[in-house]
Amino acid sequence: MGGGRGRRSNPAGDSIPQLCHRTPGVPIDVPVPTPPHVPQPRPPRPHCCVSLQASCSVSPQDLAVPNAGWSAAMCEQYQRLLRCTTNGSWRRIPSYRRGLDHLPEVLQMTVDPGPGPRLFLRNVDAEGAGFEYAIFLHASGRRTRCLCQVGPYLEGHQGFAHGGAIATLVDTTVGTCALAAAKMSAMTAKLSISYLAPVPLGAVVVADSRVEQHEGRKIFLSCQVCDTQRDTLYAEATALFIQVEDNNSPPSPAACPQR
Ligand SMILES: CCCCCCCC/C=C\CCCCCCCC(=O)SCCNC(=O)CCNC(=O)[C@H](O)C(C)(C)COP(=O)(O)OP(=O)(O)OC[C@H]1O[C@@H](n2cnc3c(N)ncnc32)[C@H](O)[C@@H]1OP(=O)(O)O
Repeated sequence: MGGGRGRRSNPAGDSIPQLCHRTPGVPIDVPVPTPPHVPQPRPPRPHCCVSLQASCSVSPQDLAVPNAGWSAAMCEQYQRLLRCTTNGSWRRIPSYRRGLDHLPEVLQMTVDPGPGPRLFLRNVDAEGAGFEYAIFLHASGRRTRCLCQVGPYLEGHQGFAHGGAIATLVDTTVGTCALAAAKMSAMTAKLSISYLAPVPLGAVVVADSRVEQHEGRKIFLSCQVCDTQRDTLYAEATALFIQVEDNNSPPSPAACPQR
C-alpha cells in the first residue's frame, strides 16, 4: 500500500538540519469570566525563545533520539540524517515533552505552566504509539526536515493515519522552520494541506519544509510529506506564519542561554 498512490515527489536536497531556537509556549492563564459587552483582553503571546541545546545539570529528557518503539527503518533514516549533521549543514533539534523545556532557564523561572501542559506531539508516553519524530534544521535557518514514524494511536481510517495527525506533523515542521526564520515567536495564521495518498500506520515519513517568502511579519512556507524513498508524496502544504511579540519580552536568540 502506499507505493505509487501519491504523486511522485521532487526529491529535495539530501542535506539535513538541526537547531536551536525559540518555541512558542502555551498560554497558561485561565481566563476570568467577563460580561459579554466588555472587550476581552488579548491573551498572552507564547514565548518564543527556544534553547536548542541541552547542557544544564537537570536537563529535561531529549526525546528526539531512538527508543525501543522506533522501527529499523526509522533508526536507519535517523542515522542517515545524523550523518548529514557532521559537516554543520544540518542540525538536529532537541525535543522535549513540554514547550516550557524549550525555553531558556531564565525564562522558565518566570513561567508557571502548572503540571499539565505538554507538547501535542509528545502527549503519548508509550514508545512507538504516537508520533516518534526528530526535526533537523538547515544551516540557512530556512529549511526543516522532520523524520516521523506514525504510530497506531494516530489512526483515522482503519490502518491509516488521521488527517489531523498529518496536519499536526506539517504544522510542527513548518512552525519550527518559521521560528528559526523569524528568530522570534510566530504563530500559524493559515495552513492549507492537500492529502494525496493515505499514510499507513507504522510508516516512516519525511516532511520537508522551507521558507518561500518572508515579508515583514509574514512568513510563507511550503511543506511536502513523502516516504523515505521519495517515491510517494503523501501530502503537500502551504502555510502562513505571523511573527508575534512575546508577552514577557524574552531575550534575543543570541542572548538565550544554552542548556
Ligand atoms: C529556531 C527553531 C525553533 C525550534 C523550536 C524547537 C522547539 C519545538 C517545540 C515545539 C514545536 C514548535 C512548532 C509550533 C507549531 C505550531 C504552531 C501553532 O499551532 S500556533 C497555534 C495556532 N494559531 C493560532 O492560534 C493563531 C491565532 N491567530 C492569531 O493569534 C492572530 O490572528 C495572528 C497572530 C496570526 C495575527 O494577528 P496580529 O494581530 O498579530 O496580526 P494581523 O494584523 O491580524 O495580521 C498581520 C498580517 O498578516 C495577515 N494575516 C493574518 N492572518 C491571516 C490569514 N489567516 N490569512 C492571510 N493573511 C493573514 C494580515 O492580513 C496582516 O497583513 P498586512 O500586514 O495587513 O499585509
